[in-house]
Amino acid sequence: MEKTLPLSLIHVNKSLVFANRLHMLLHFTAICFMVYYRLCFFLQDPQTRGTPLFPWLLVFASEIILSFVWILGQAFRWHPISRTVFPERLPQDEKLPAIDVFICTADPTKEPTLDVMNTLLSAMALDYPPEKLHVYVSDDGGSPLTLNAMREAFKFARWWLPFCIRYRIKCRCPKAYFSALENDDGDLSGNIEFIADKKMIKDKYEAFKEDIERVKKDQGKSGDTDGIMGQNHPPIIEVIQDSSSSEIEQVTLPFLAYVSREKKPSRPHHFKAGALNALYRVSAVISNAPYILVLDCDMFCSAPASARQALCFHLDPEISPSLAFVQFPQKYYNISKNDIYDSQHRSAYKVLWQGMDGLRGPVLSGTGFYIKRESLYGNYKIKDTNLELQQYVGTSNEFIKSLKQNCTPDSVTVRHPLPQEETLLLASCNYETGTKWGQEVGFLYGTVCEDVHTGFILNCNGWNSVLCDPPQPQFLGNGTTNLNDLLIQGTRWYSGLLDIGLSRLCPLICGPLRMSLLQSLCYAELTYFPLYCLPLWCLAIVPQLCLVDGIPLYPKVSDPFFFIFLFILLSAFTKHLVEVLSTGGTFRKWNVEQRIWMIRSITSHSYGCLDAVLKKFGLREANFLPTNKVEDDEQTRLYQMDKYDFRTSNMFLVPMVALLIINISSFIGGVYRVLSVGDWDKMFIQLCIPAYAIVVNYPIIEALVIRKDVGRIYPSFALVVTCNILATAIISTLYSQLRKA
Ligand SMILES: O=c1ccn([C@@H]2O[C@H](COP(=O)(O)OP(=O)(O)O[C@H]3O[C@H](CO)[C@@H](O)[C@H](O)[C@H]3O)[C@@H](O)[C@H]2O)c(=O)[nH]1
Ligand SMILES: [Mn+2]
Repeated sequence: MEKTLPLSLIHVNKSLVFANRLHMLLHFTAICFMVYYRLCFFLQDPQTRGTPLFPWLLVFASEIILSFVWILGQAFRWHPISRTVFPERLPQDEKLPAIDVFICTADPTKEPTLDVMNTLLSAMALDYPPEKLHVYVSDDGGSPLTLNAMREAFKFARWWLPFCIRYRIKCRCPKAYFSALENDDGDLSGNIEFIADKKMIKDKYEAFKEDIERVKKDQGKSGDTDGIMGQNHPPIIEVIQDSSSSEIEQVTLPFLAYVSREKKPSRPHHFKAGALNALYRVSAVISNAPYILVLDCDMFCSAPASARQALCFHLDPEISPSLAFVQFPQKYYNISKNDIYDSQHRSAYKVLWQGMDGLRGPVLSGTGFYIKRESLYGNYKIKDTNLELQQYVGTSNEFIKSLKQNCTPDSVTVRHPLPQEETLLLASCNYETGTKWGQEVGFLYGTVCEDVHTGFILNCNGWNSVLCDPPQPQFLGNGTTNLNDLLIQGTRWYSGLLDIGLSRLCPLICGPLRMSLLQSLCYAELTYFPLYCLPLWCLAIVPQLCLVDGIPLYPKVSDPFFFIFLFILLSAFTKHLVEVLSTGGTFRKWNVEQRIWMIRSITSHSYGCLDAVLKKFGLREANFLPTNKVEDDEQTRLYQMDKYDFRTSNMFLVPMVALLIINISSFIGGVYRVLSVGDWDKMFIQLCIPAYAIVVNYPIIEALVIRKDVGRIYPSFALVVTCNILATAIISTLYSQLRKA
């Protein structure tokens, strides 16, 4: 048989792999020496060793946790790869499979309807045969606003899609295309016909925008509140059609449906995973496409090529049989040069996912992925009788039929007429009762990080994934640009991640048995890294208090072991710096990442861990507060000037400020003591720790005492009092303890 050209290629950067492994070896050796040094302490005579046991134990435990997370993280660096795809080698359009697109939205007040519609329009305009594209929007808010906007968007699509196709527009999200930033019409800019068309389409877009605004205002007046609607409404499913289009050329548009699953306050709805599962069932009896693209409403298709790029893996006979999904990295359109909140998650999308791709594939990242429908069926195949199947996936016979349907490229068309009753049943909140939905079938429940959890279990069940990161970003999202959103989102994530880490199927136990050891270490790192908060709290307090009291916790400068500690520190910093620089960052970005890591650990990680533990003991319920996506001019201005916006609750501010107070005061006290006693060589490392914390977190000090703009930290009475209470409480409880032998 003639060998066809491959659809994709893998590249291994051999020098990177070598450098990573060499670094691992050196750093690990140094860690072993450090542990040896710490252990030797216990063999010394308690009378002569000069340092009490308790602080030594605390610092040692912190170092053990840091080293543990470091070891887990090395799995990502073991075998990173990158890939190239060749979509031009795909079969002809007639032979391509159908694709369903799922878009989730939950709350029209936090997720502007116009932005959701832009996501929708960009997905409808994907470079793919329109009759094979089916777009479904899940509206957890059950808002008439969204439904109405979709009808308008469908009308606008009649103009927008032909325009994109005729002029081969690259950016098919109207908002981005018409924004002042995006202006690469290329050689079309001299084409008179194009200019006239563009103007006409722009007017239509403006009219569409105004329409949405008008309906929103009208609804505001009539007093409809989405908050109440959002939690209590019957299922609503509507196929969007437009019959009033005699005036323009007939174009085939992708199928578009609005789905709002039933919600009752008394029934758990499982947040986004629940919404996706409802869409998954409803679409199964309508179009049942073998591949599904999932998009959050804050992420649009910035280029139309992703579908074909993803199929380069899904249609590759060698990769496809075990391939569950193709993940595109999350990238953002609104990131400033220095990315002061690290909203782009550089490390995850530029280092870690590449590393997992070289093992068994990246983790599912919630949005921007093409998943194979079959991979979410669980193991329905071993259910023999219809009754068993009904207990597994629910009572809908139409749905069960869809499981068994053989999806050939030409068998996939939209069902006419629509099985209305069946779809309403599938979107009702009782449908899942007594079935395996969320446990074995569909997107998994039990954590608000449904993406990581589902991806992990898919991997456990033998499925692989692939990272597709073409030079031109295919999806662009709206990154968080203020501290409050960042920390709230972070708290949700870390709580959800630790949920997985603490669950029965935890990566360290379940992983190695069912996937490769390295891959499970990666998952373990992701789910346990909220634990960073423990060593960070400890190292932000204990060495500092000991410094003031003259208790040495680290080897003195003349001790050979001093160089071990120095080496570990420098090696960790350098590795991080090299990774930042080699993935397009700057020295400042490195500094930002260090700072955000500290801020997050002290706040989000800590609250996340607390939340996860409370949930474990049944003292708290899971909650998914969608991130705010409404743009605020003042806040955007601060962000673009690289100024932190500290307008967040005291819950987050107090730990940051209190720890900083402890660090500054003990640094001053420490310097004073060292100058008067003259034992600086014993205390050198302990002087460096608070100094480093202060330098890295200088923006917090600046916001407290220098800045006068809205984003500064207002030293309100409540803040000052709570910070001081916390700092005093920490110092007074620990201070006496630390001196005990
Ligand atoms: O009850 C809910 C809550 C959320 N969503 C949707 O879920 C998506 C993600 O929510 P968002 O507020 O944007 O959260 P992020 O923290 O930005 O999302 C990240 O983290 C989530 C897990 O916590 C993943 O699901 C996302 O894909 C990932 O981008 C949005 O489209 C929401 O409309 C629902 O449909 N129903
Ligand atoms: Mn989001």
